[in-house]
Amino acid sequence: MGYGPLALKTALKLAGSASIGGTPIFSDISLTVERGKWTCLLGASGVGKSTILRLFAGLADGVQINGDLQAPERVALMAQQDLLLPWLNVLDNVLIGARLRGEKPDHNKALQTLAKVGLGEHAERRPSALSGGQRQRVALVRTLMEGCETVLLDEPFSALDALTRAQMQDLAADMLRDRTVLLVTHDPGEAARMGHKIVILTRDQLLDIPTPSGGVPRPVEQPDVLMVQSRLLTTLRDAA
Ligand SMILES: Nc1ncnc2c1ncn2[C@@H]1O[C@H](COP(=O)(O)OP(=O)(O)OP(=O)(O)O)[C@@H](O)[C@H]1O
Repeated sequence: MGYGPLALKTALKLAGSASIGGTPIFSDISLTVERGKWTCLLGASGVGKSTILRLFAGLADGVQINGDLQAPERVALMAQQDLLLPWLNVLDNVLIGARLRGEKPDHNKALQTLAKVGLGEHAERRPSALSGGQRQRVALVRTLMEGCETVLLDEPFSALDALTRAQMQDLAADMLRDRTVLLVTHDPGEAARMGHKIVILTRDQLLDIPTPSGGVPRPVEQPDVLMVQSRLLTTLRDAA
């Protein structure tokens, strides 16, 4: 496993196979994530999507890679579990990254961003007093506050209702403009809206799916967004 220098346009690269304790996870894939773009990764449950994010984050203890892995030293990872600290309030959870790095926390930006996700009134609350969708939005704000060039998002909008999900997609696209984002999602509509590049991971290959036209986030009602959404669903079904 190495973190060698990356080509100018490539932010992340994984080529090869992975296994855990001798059990193969995926084999012989080649994934490149372009700098400054959104790449959406879909695939059946258990196929290895979160493992790929953990590998890029340098947090995949116990995963053996046979091949080439390249990632920058510092990335922001929003995991499936929100990992909020129960003894800190919402604001302090959002500012934890800056505090741990010994930087001056940006209270104003944190409060503004919490307000943008509809949690301006909840800054003083403990995570235990929030719903699942509210907790997920706090975790999203914490990730957005990291200011990393490369951001890994593992089903970041999965606990949200459809309207809030679309709003959070818009906010994330705005706040992460020109950054490199690798988004794991089970939602074909989300991938069709958000992906400059869309790939589906199966047991033995990585399928490249042609994307709709235009920049992201795309309008949900755009005809080729709906067509790609439908194609993704069909491909996922056929790969199952
Ligand atoms: N620590 C571990 N020890 C053993 N096996 C593991 C470990 N972590 C993950 N796995 C296995 O690795 C495979 C890939 O898991 P991973 O979480 O990457 O899948 P996923 O595609 O993200 O799934 P989901 O969509 O359900 O989140 C699964 O079969 C899982 O059981």
